[in-house]
Amino acid sequence: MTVSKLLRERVRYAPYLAKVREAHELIPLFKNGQYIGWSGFTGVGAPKVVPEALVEHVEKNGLEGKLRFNLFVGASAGPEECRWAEHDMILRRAPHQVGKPIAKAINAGKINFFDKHLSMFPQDLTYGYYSRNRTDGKVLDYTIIEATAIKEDGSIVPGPSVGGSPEFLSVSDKIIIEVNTATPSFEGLHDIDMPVNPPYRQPYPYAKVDDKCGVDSIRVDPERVVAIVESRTMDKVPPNTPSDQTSKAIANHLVEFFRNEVKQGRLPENLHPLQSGIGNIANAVIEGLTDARFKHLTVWTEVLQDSFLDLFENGSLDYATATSVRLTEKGFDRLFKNWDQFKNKLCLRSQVVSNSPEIIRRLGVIAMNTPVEVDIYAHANSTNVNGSRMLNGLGGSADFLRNAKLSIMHAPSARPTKVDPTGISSIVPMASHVDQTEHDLDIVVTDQGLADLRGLAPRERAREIINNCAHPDYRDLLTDYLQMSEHYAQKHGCLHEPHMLKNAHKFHTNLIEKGTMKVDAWDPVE
Ligand SMILES: CC(=O)SCCNC(=O)CCNC(=O)[C@H](O)C(C)(C)COP(=O)(O)OP(=O)(O)OC[C@H]1O[C@@H](n2cnc3c(N)ncnc32)[C@H](O)[C@@H]1OP(=O)(O)O
Repeated sequence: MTVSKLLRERVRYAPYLAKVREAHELIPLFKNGQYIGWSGFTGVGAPKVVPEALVEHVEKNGLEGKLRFNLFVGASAGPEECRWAEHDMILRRAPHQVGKPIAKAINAGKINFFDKHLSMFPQDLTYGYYSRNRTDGKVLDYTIIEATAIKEDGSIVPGPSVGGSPEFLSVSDKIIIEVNTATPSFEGLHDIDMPVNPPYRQPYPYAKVDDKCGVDSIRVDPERVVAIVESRTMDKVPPNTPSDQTSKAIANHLVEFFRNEVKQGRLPENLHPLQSGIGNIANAVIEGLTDARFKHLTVWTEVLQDSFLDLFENGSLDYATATSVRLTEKGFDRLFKNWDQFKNKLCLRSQVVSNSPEIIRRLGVIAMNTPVEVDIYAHANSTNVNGSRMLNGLGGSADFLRNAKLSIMHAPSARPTKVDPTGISSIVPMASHVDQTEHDLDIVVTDQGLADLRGLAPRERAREIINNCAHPDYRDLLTDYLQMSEHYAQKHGCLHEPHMLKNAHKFHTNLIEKGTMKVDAWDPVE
């Protein structure tokens, strides 16, 4: 088949040019029940053409529910995995996804989704944990990876994310490379540590955010590459919702807190490397830091969003490293227009390194993530609404929050429901699901204020959280719950972390029944 000029320029390993195929030619390779790895992390860098060709094949031949795959992606893949979910093409999925169709299929019981720390997921896959029921000894049948260039030795230069690709490729029977010629080449932006399993694994030697000792492309055995496909589809990340009064208030509380930590000598003037989660609040907090004009900030995180570009441009940020640059179209435009400026200040690593507990602890990272809810004793739920409806997954939140020097969770104090503008309180008596424990979190912050939990006993923590973070509509209710629990626990000799189990989830049951967490009264306890 003819190979386009653009593709020829990007593929510098000549033997691959004989393997160039159209996506539809690859359809016969795919069989029901196979184990497939995709590149991609937080909606960027995932393969697009082959997954879409498979969707068209399923649509045309009425194969919904008959051609299903065990699909593994470093984190969310974006619209491509939603299309697979809509066509009932996913049997099993891990470890983090984003999008209404895929969440809907998980919650309808159609997809067996399991959630795992992002730092651990790729290595556990290479250990064969997730393919232990296979009888042919394989881990992955195929990895489909998006590249922005192929080097002379056949190694793969990824695009805006590295994620779990190095590990997936190391255990993949066959490899399909989608070379994206619409996206500029990201060559030079990556520092990749190739996987080595115990007992031969060595420490990752990074002591500063800009240290590098990996390779700039992913080595593969060219014999296992069965096809090269040209992709001309760019990543499409939806625009961020602009920051509002709530997210601005959260950012202001945090900036004030950081300034005081500097004053007290617990943080240096340029803080410590920052990690920031995904979503609008995380984006707004970084915007808040831009306005605060700290100097010589650094970032050690998993995802960079648009707001980090402002931080670079106003001179606050010296260097940022992550496993993914999840930028909107405008953000990518800014990145490519100022490529020479950014390329020396930016580095993409694999997710086992960006999320490595060892490095996060060594660097003293400041971790900031958004929960679904936090309870009065500082257990937080990041994943399951009302204890059972999966949202996106744990992601890297616990990798960072367990190991950071400062572990911060930020949330609006209340969220609206159809019947009540403050129907959901982010502060609840007992979290309906726990991802981050009381032993992990240092700071909880909402638009109402900031609770500093360091060194506090559970009952002290509860008062700090209720008084500083709860929405005024819920403060009395939560205080009442705490006091009644203490009264009950005193009688029963269990005053360390008092609860009334009978009422512990009444906020949640009330929400399900009446659309608001505002309970009329607590049930009496003896
Ligand atoms: C890839 C990475 O890992 S990045 C590193 C950090 N990763 C993480 O922290 C992963 C886990 N966290 C997340 O997925 C997000 O931060 C979230 C979902 C917890 C919060 O993000 P937000 O942008 O604030 O979420 P948002 O307000 O849109 O809420 C999402 C949904 O949950 C619902 N929801 C959120 N909190 C609650 C609650 N306490 N009770 C009931 N419903 C709730 C919302 O109503 C919304 O429902 P919908 O999907 O039907 O519209």
